[in-house]
Amino acid sequence: MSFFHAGPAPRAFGPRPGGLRDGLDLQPGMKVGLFGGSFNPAHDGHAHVAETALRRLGLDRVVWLVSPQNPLKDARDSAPLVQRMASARAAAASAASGPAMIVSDFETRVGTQWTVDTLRALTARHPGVRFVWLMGSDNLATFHRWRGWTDIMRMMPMAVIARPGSELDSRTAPAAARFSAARVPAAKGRVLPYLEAPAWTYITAPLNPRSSTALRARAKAEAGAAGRNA
Ligand SMILES: Nc1ncnc2c1ncn2[C@@H]1O[C@H](COP(=O)(O)OP(=O)(O)OP(=O)(O)O)[C@@H](O)[C@H]1O
Ligand SMILES: O=C(O)c1ccc[n+]([C@@H]2O[C@H](COP(=O)([O-])O)[C@@H](O)[C@H]2O)c1
Repeated sequence: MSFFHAGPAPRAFGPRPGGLRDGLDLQPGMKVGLFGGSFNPAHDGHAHVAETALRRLGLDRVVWLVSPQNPLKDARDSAPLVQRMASARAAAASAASGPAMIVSDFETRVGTQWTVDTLRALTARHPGVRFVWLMGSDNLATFHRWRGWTDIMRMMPMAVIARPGSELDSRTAPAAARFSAARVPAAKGRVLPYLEAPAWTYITAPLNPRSSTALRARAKAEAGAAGRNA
C-alpha cells in the first residue's frame, strides 16, 4: 500500500464505497489542500506549512504529493521515491493534525510530473472536492516558469505560506503581479476553498527556517566527519 493516513480518519466524512484506485479517499464537499514537494528529506518546515494551511483555510485534509522528480531540479540530488515517501510520512505524522494528513504517490501512479497535469488528473477523478494548491513563498518567485502556470491559477485557489528569505516575493513575483486582482487577504483564508479560481492568498506568519538543502548538507558533513574519525 503506497498511500498513508498519519492516524485514524478524522470525523465528518466516512468511507466511500467503490473509491477510485488512486489511494485517495476523498469525497465531494471536502476541502483538500494539495501540497506538492520533493521531500528530500521531509522536515518540520513541511509539517508547519501543512498544519498552517489546514488551520487557516479550514481544510479537511492535506494531501502531501511526493513528486517523482521536480522537473526544475537536478535528479542526481534526489533520494529514491520510497525513501522520500517514508520521510514525508514521518513528518506528516508529527503534525498536530496528523490524522488529517495523507501522504501520496499519486503522481507516480498516474504518471504525471508537471503540476498542471497532476491537478487536471486529480480534479477529473475527484469531482466536487474543493482543492487548494499549497506552496512556500520561494516557489511563488519562480511560479511563472512552471508549465501551464496560468492554467494552474485558473484551475483552483492557491495559498502561499511565507518562508524566511522569500517573504518579499508576495509583492514582487511576476505571478503575484499578474494575478494581483485575485489576491484575497489571509484573514479571509476560510473562504478561499469556496472561491472560484483564480483566487489566492499569502499567509505570512509564523515562519519556519528549515530546508531540505540544509539537512542534506548537514548529513553529508556528518558522514564526512564520521569517515575521517573511523
Ligand atoms: N520552511 C519552510 N517554510 C515554508 N515553506 C516551505 C518550507 N520548507 C519547504 N517549504 C515548501 O514546501 C514545498 C516542498 O518543498 P521541498 O520538498 O522542495 O523542500 P525544500 O526544503 O524547499 O527542499 P530543497 O531545499 O531541496 O529545495 C515547497 O512548496 C516549499 O516552498
Ligand atoms: O510543473 C512544473 O512546472 C513545476 C515546476 C517546479 C516544481 N513543481 C512542483 O512544485 C512542488 C514543489 O516542488 P519542490 O521540488 O520545491 O518540493 C512539487 O509538487 C513539484 O512537482 C512543478
